[in-house]
Amino acid sequence: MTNAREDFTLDAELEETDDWDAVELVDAGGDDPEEAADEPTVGAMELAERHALRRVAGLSTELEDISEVEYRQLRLERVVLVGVWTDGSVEDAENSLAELKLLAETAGSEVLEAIYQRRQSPDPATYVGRGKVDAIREIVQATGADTVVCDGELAPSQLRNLEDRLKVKVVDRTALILDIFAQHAKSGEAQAQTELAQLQYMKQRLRGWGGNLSRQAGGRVAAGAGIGGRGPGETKIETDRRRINTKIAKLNRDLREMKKTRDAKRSLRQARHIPAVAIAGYTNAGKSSLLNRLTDAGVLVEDALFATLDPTTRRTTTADGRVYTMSDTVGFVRHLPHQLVEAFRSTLEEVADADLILHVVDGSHPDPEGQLSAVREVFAEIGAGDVPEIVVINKVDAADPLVVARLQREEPHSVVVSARTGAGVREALAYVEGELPRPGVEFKALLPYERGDLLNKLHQHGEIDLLEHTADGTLLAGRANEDLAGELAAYAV
Ligand SMILES: Nc1nc2c(ncn2[C@@H]2O[C@H](COP(=O)(O)OP(=O)(O)OP(=O)(O)O)[C@@H](O)[C@H]2O)c(=O)[nH]1
Ligand SMILES: [Mg+2]
Repeated sequence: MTNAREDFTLDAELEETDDWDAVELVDAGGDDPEEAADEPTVGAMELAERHALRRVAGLSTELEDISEVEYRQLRLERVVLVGVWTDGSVEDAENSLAELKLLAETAGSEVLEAIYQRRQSPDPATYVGRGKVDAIREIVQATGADTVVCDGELAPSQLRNLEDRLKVKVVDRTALILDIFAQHAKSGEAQAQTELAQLQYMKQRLRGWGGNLSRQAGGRVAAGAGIGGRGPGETKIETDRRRINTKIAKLNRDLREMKKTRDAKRSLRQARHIPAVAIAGYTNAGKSSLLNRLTDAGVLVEDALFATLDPTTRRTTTADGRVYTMSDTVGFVRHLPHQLVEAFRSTLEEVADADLILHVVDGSHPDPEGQLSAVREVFAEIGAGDVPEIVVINKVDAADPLVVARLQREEPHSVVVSARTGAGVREALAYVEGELPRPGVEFKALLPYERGDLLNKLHQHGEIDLLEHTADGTLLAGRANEDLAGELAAYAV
């Protein structure tokens, strides 16, 4: 495959050449530009209304006080997706764009077209080959798109060059994911974490975006309105950078405070030796559904990417009465923006500190192995690489049995479930209970009947192998953690 022909611009040629591909994406309803240009159908209007609502909900995290910075509130409407495919199979390339489509739709936009180009590597100036930019512009004009979303993290100069030539807003995958997080963040902590990630992203792009500042920010900047305290000779970018740094410092302070609460809860749990199970995995794998199945947690389940940003922890018990906790966590995605991993580090610590990870994977996804390895990359990055892991192959009701069998072969420590139908859930629970850390100290004691409190604790946190009511008290043998074993020592036999 060569990339020699970079100079065509005509649609007709576009059809013929073999290094362009328009991706057939599932759920093509509304993707037809002809149809979209007409009166919107009732369905499309409802969709538009829903999206409008979603965007309003996201306003709270907009960075109003840094209004002059070139942070683009995405407000994506009608988008064209553009990818560069460097290695892997055609399927990989198409899966990647199909995922980008889901991400764009989650952010509230309508995807009109998806195209990718085979190249050795992205063009340093324009991401796609320079000659392809005109072809993209024609597609943009023909479809009436207002935004182009590129499937990668682009350099500021690449974004700027593309915008100059395409005459529409150009954003990258990272900005898209950040925007989804901003829309979904509910708790103060998730909002602060997301905002921090956005600011880090912005900060790296200040220079690049400064170049076409006046065009993008419009009259406001041109008129010199906005920031008051600009010092003599100071450039706007410096002012912006300083404001961003101040804001970042404040967010870091706030987050440290919030982390204290989280740490306090965790150390309480650790002091009591309560085992912790973390449910983690790719976004939309069914983590929240599984937590609900396993513990009746009532956590939000949505067919949307990154529905969960705030981890929920539920206390639950094993069949034999031992207490442990189970937490839902933020979903992962391929190339999860580094800024987000950093910002969500304290949330992700829950995964690293867990005694056991339930790694949920969607068995009905076209590339479950790709998802497993993307998630494991993040595990390694957050220091969770050594935590024991059970792979939960979910959505067996919708998955191809051959794929499920293949996954079971590849992942010996796995269970197959459907969080939707409940199939396999009991077996999964039994597996989890068997893998929970066992209390470390063996004991044998004769507990007087007035120590019902201690017996209660043993039921919750210990393992009882023998329990006999005698004339002198309860004869017990089993395993307990150090603290409990210490309390029992007085009654040892
Ligand atoms: N067919 C099928 N669908 C499922 C199953 N489990 C979950 N789903 C669906 O998958 C979608 C995502 O489920 P969630 O539980 O929200 O997934 P999640 O992993 O928590 O997703 P995020 O929080 O967005 O990362 C929802 O539409 C669920 O109804 C299953 O066993 N079978
Ligand atoms: Mg969830």
